[in-house]
Amino acid sequence: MFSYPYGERRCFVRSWKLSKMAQLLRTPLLSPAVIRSASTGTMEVKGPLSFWAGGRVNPLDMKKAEPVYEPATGRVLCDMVPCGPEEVDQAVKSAHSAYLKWSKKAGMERARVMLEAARIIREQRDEIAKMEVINNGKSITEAQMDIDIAWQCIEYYAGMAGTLSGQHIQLPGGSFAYTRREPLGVCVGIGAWNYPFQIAAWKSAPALACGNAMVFKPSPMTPVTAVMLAEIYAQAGVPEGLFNVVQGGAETGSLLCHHPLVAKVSFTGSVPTGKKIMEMSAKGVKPVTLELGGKSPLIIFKDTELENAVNGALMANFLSQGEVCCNGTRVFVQREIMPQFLEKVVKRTKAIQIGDPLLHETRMGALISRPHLERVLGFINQAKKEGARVLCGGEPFVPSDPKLKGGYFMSPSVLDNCTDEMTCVKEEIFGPVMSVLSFDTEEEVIERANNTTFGLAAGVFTRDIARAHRVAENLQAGTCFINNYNISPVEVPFGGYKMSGFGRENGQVTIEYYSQLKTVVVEMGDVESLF
Ligand SMILES: NC(=O)C1=CN([C@@H]2O[C@H](COP(=O)(O)OP(=O)(O)OC[C@H]3O[C@@H](n4cnc5c(N)ncnc54)[C@H](O)[C@@H]3O)[C@@H](O)[C@H]2O)C=CC1
Repeated sequence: MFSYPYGERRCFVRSWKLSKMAQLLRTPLLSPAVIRSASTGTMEVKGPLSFWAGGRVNPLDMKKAEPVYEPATGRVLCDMVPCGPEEVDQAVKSAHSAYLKWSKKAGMERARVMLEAARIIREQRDEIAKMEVINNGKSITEAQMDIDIAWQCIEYYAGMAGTLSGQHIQLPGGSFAYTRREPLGVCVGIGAWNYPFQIAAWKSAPALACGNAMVFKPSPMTPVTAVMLAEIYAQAGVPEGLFNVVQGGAETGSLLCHHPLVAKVSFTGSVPTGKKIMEMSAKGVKPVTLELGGKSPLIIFKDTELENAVNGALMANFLSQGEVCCNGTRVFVQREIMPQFLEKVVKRTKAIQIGDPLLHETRMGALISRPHLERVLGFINQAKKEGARVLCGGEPFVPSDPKLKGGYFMSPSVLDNCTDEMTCVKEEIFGPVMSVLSFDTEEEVIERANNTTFGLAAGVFTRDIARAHRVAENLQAGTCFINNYNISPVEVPFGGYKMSGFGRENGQVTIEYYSQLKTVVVEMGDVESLF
């Protein structure tokens, strides 16, 4: 019997108007030509930003629309319309029906589709990066790196999809057992605003490789690029509904966590929200992955190659305007080299070019929002009150280009004279603020470095190989960098200790967080009964 694929059959029964509309919602949100011709301050994004059942969808209540700003200019970029209970239910159900098809495919079949998605991202890398810049404010050079890491992640897990396998266990009398690595079902991804596209890729790639479907909710401040990823997965040939995007804030996120068809929640964001996600998921006994905040230490010993340590400290503090969870914002410098270190690091920090994030020479763009900028500047004021010395930056920055006057820029700052008790040393600032502290001995610095509730990352610079590994062993952090900082290849697991969360993203181990093990026990003889 001949049957039409589901999508086509639906079009047959629709009126012309509806099918025309469906076609419209299946055309990309933004054409590459439109993106290529855009510059800072000119882009307007119109049309639905949510996506399920294979197309873009407008939520029911358009009156709830919230403005989304372009950080570099402060102008409105688009409207974000939050999804309510009905839309969340539709998105989850569409994910569930796609999961039933996708999970039955062989790993190699899934791999082929994922490789195609990775290829399309690679091809459209510059356009996606440009949209990321316009929505997030980071520099184009960094955004391009983010998109490269996103397609690499999908490529990496595509490679793993065909390798997923179980174990065979021999039992007495010819009986045996085997294990099957099976998907969980519908996984939810909830993202922060600092790496919008990359977070969506880091969560969806291992989920899809294992045979799951995903409903992803980006931050309401950066709603634009996740839907581009949804369009790319659709173009690559995933079943309709396999990767969906629902827009919204806390309310929408909470609806997702509580939905009975959701099997797992993977969250990137702040510690207070992470606790709520865990509480909500606990009610349905759903496993969670939590990628939360940090206040990571970077330890620089006096025997270090100073130029590398300075480069490491800059990379540890100023990527993405300092809005990076694993940043090494407590920079411990051994007392003997403090003057040389400060001189070099301040000189380099003052030279960072701030401005239009779409220009290739720009090294620092705009912070995510006006309230966040004010919060970061508030930390600097508080630091001054508590006795820290501002060696450079820490001021609002107004670029000379008139179109950037309303942007959320600030000059990157180095704080000296810091002590462990200061607010700037204890709390996550999530802005371009480096706090420098001096230390004398290895034992002392390890104790001080670990004296925090966070444990996301840590770094050590030294030429002494034994010391480097000893310090790494004793630091309480999910990732320890030796003689570098903030490099995150997709082959390497990433995640936190202590209140920085649990579970891992990237690397082989993440397969375990998106799958479950079934044991099948096979009797080859007669059943012996005790009764
Ligand atoms: N460890 C990591 O990988 C990263 C951690 N972060 C952390 O995220 C924070 C900044 O990001 P924000 O977006 O401001 O964090 P946030 O915790 O306010 O929000 C993160 C996401 O959770 C959603 N959300 C908020 N309340 C919710 C609720 N009650 N139920 C369900 N979802 C909810 C938001 O809409 C957003 O999508 C920083 O403090 C940083 O520490 C950010 C990036 C990476």
